[in-house]
Amino acid sequence: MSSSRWYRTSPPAKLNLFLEILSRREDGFHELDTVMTAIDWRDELWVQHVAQPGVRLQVDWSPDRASVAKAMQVSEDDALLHVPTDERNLVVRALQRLTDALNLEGGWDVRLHKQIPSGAGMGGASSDAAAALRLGFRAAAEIQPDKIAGVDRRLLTGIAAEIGSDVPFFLGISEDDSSAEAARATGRGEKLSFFSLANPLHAVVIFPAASVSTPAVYSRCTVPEKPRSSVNFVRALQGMGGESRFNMHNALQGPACGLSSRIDPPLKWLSDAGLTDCQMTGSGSACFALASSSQHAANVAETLRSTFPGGALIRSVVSCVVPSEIHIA
Ligand SMILES: C[C@@](CO)(OP(=O)(O)O)[C@H](O)COP(=O)(O)OP(=O)(O)OC[C@H]1O[C@@H](n2ccc(N)nc2=O)[C@H](O)[C@@H]1O
Ligand SMILES: Nc1ncnc2c1ncn2[C@@H]1O[C@H](COP(=O)(O)OP(=O)(O)O)[C@@H](O)[C@H]1O
Repeated sequence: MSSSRWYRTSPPAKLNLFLEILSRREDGFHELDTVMTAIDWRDELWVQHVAQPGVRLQVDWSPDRASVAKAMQVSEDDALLHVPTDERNLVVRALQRLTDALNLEGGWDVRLHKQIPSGAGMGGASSDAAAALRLGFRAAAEIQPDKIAGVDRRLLTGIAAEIGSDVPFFLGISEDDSSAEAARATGRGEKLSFFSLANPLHAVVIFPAASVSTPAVYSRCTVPEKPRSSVNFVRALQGMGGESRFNMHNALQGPACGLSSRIDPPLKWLSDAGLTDCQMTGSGSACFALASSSQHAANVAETLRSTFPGGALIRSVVSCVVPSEIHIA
């Protein structure tokens, strides 16, 4: 009934290239128009189905907690490095809901190696949750196929949207079509139109060792009288706009900067490094800037790692397809 096989994947982070607030909803959420791309800054997740009910999660930092703490200039027990292992972790929540929805027997042993910082606006927890749903569904199809018969992917998208607004994005289009790197998301983020980028996007990302609360940022935002639309932005990313530069936008940047003084320095340092298209991602605190090539991004990231004042995680990244490959061992 249970399998000793481990299912593994490497959930990617995301960057919000465009984010506009359209309206405030009765349920406390905001209607958005946002454009996200997956990037190759990844966690690593292993899932194994076992006979014992429940979800047991072990979390480590990769390559190790000490080196991540050192880069961020914080102690190893700093809150920035704390990742819950109980139902507050979206991976645990995802596997619990999947088990209930499919009426599966048994439970799950799970290992998570974190690299994506939390409270960064990079969607790490959401991406881990989507990966857990994909791995759990794949394992269930093998060990209890009768429970999967007649169940389609809409079950996963439904669970994903319940767990968090950003989780459906990380499921990607489908297991069969995994070619899209980006999506325009509307509604509270769960209504998705995936598309392929005309060219890979290279960027430098700085996480300034400070987390920002997503609800706190949303509570400070205002709804513009004339919200911007991402339609032309998406066309430009698809290579159909005839524009040579992308007009990036993030309506949450102002409210987040009002909450944390740690967001302005990365923006300034990226811009001083000659990267003109730079902004915060999501509700922050990570900031990024587009570079002209992987070499350009790598060079700027290397320079900033030795010059940026204070602790930070700094990386060069490239856009990647949204659903990460699943490995079985
Ligand atoms: C801001 C964004 C942009 O991609 O990303 P992050 O910065 O979190 O990565 C998302 O909208 C975050 O999505 P996610 O982190 O999944 O948020 P949820 O768990 O669904 O909601 C957390 C809280 O954020 C606020 N919220 C979230 C989404 C939305 N469209 N409107 C909101 O007002 C609500 O206060 C909600 O209670
Ligand atoms: N798998 C997970 N990895 C990291 N943090 C998690 C996870 N599940 C839940 N959390 C909690 O979710 C919160 C936000 O994480 P995350 O989604 O990575 O942030 P954001 O996308 O807003 O930067 C953190 O407070 C963290 O404690």
